Amino acid sequence: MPESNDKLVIAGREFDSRLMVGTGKYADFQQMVRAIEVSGAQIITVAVRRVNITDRTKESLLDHIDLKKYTLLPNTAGCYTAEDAIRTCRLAREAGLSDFVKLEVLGDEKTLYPNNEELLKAAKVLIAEGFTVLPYTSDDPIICKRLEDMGCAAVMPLGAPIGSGLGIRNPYNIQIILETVKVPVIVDAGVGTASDAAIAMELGCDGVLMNTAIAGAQDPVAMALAMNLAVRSGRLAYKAGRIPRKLYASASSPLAGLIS
Ligand SMILES: CC(=O)[C@@H](O)[C@H](O)COP(=O)(O)O
Repeated sequence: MPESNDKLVIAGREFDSRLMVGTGKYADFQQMVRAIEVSGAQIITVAVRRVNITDRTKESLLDHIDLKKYTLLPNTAGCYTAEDAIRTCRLAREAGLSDFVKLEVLGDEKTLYPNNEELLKAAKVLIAEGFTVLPYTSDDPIICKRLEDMGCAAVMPLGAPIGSGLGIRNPYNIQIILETVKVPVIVDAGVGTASDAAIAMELGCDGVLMNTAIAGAQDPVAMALAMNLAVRSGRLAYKAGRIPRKLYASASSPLAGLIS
């Protein structure tokens, strides 16, 4: 099978699935668990702020996640400064969550766009402290290159604003990022439906991270399966190599050998 030898490798760790999923916005934990299972994802991101780190006697999101089966990717959602994001990652590590972190430093509440200046500051400190940093960033090739040069294990440019479902708004930037960096490129945020995920993969992205498109769907479990298939089919199509686009027709049935 063409898929069997096609692993996603991040900082030396191998994954069969190229879909990463979030844990927010579900109706309940049962729905979340089922959707994650059906998505086939192996990497699950959780907002450190949503995990009850201090009082483990109370019910926590983590009680519902099989930590032997999934790789946890704690994220710094809700952090607006480098200082806050660094503190959150340290907390996650001290609580034994992981040192594999999705670094988010947001610019404002309306757009939830990254504050790249603060992101770079935080990434520098966290990498020096031994964290494996996967930064959520804008679809800017220059920033992605800087993040790679400072030692980030992957770059995670947004497809569109978090939760917007607008899809890949600037495929050309994603294409330039893919040509610019060697670390895995994971589209993070903005996916609305399966075709958006397939487009990201067909462009050559190494993976897609999403939450709202699955959790906010009318049937999250069915959408999780659609995303599972879309990421895999987009990847297969990318590897297979699409035909070039042409302005004019070329007959599908060859004309050579026709009886005149
Ligand atoms: C779950 C998570 O980490 C989000 O911050 C992420 O960026 C996903 O965005 P969507 O909800 O748009 O998929």
